[in-house]
Amino acid sequence: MDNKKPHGERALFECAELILPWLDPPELASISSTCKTLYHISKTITARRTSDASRAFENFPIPFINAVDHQPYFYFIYTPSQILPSPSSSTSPQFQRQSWGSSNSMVKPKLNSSCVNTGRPSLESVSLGSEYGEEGYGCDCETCGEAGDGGFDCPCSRLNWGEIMSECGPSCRCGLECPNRLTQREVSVQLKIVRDQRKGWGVHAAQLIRQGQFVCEYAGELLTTKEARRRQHMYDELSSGGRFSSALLVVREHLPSGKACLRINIDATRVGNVARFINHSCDGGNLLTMLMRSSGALLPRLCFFASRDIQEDEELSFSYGDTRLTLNGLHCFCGSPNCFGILPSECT
Ligand SMILES: C[S@@+](CC[C@H](N)C(=O)[O-])C[C@H]1O[C@@H](n2cnc3c(N)ncnc32)[C@H](O)[C@@H]1O
Repeated sequence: MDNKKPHGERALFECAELILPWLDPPELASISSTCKTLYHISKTITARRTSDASRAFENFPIPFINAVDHQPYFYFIYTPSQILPSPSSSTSPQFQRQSWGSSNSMVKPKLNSSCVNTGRPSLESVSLGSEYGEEGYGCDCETCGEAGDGGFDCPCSRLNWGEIMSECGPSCRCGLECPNRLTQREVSVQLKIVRDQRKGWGVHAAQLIRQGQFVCEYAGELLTTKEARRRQHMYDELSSGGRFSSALLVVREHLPSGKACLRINIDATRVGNVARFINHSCDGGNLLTMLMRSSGALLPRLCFFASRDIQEDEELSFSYGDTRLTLNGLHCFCGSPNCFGILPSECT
């Protein structure tokens, strides 16, 4: 900061550096037109937002790259893992704010649910982890062992059933370095979010990703089915006007009895992580989806792994399709040889 600036101007500058990162793009645009100082600070904030969609929540910055139009970044609230929406979320679309693009936004944020206006990225009104039943069962291993032919030498890994994998959880004795917590250490591959004329934003590899490597979780708000239906209806109406992309995913976990299934609704439209930008491919793309349950947790998380080696710059994709899907009429531009021409959409 420039100490030679007159006191009044310095105070305005300091105040603006604290407040402006909390504004959304329309608010930022309108305040930037009021004076030169605010114009320059807004420009810097926009540049910082463009350079890291993850707001330092992940291990590497995830930049927005746009060579097709003038959209610098897509505005949303970042959560590295799935969360419960605040009780007011269904009535107020402005329920959450998150500082994004402040001068110390390269500092890795601490996850908590308090709203501390430090200028660093943080989540407001967001409850994480243990608040949805993650306390309880956990292992007591000295070391959980390494993955081998027989899997981990840890009772948590023996909880794997069918399509669902199990990792150590919040009540286990081991820490984040435990080999049985592969999907809990943030996004560890380098990614970028690239604009496409027809598909909007999409996620591309910014390094070679090896087959089987963990890429990211699909993080967002965990909704009740009633709320998911309400939002899907609203999103369908908005999408029909064009220029709106929703990111509500419905996952069904089939229980061992085979007679029932658990429906998990993850909405990453307003609050999500980098996975909210992954586009659909009719041929299944290059990502494998796995349900991952942390020991003691009620609900599993949806995780993406590379289904084959993915070259640097290649777009990441998976199939949104499912036997229970209907067609919503949006054109598919996945470009695969067996493209159906229309995007699958959940019949909620
Ligand atoms: C989860 S979002 C993916 C990110 C989105 N492209 C964006 O710009 O925010 C899903 C939306 O992306 C677009 N999309 C995804 N895959 C597509 C494809 N293969 N062809 C055309 N549009 C696609 C559709 O608008 C869809 O509703």
